[in-house]
Amino acid sequence: MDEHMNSTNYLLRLMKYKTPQSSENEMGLSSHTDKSNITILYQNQVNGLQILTKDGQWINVDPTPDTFIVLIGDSLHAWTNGRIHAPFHRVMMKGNEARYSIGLFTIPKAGYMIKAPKELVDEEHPLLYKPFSHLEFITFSYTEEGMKCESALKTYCGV
Ligand SMILES: O=C(O)CCC(=O)C(=O)O
Ligand SMILES: [Fe+2]
Repeated sequence: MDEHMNSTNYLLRLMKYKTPQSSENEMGLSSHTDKSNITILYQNQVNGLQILTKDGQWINVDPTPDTFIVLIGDSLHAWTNGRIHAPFHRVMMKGNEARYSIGLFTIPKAGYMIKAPKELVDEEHPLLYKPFSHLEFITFSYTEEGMKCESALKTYCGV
């Protein structure tokens, strides 16, 4: 537990998505996976978050007012050797109200190496990602190559 607490930073971000300028659906935030371990989201009552299911359908998230949305990010996905799915998600805006959301991202500290424990690697679950420095992975994900590939994680350290 101490090792976990000492290895994690927290980032709190407030996001504003402007009122759409037309009656069409507008992209508020393009499709991505988070680079965090875990993301906790809270929104005002303007929906827009969509999650991509494993079979390729975009579904709308329609939370009740007191709901926090929890998403798994690439870092925990890699640490669990792919046992926990990190979903692609995006924000699509429609209607005549601005959307606000707050995200709390738990992020490994600089220098922290993400390495799946040996208990999670076996014949049925071969290692999916080589051990990697989280900071270097973030740096890669913002390069031209990292931004244009479908999965920065797989390109950066996929086995
Ligand atoms: O605003 C939202 O609901 C999603 C934000 C998000 O996906 C992100 O900041 O990574
Ligand atoms: Fe996200």
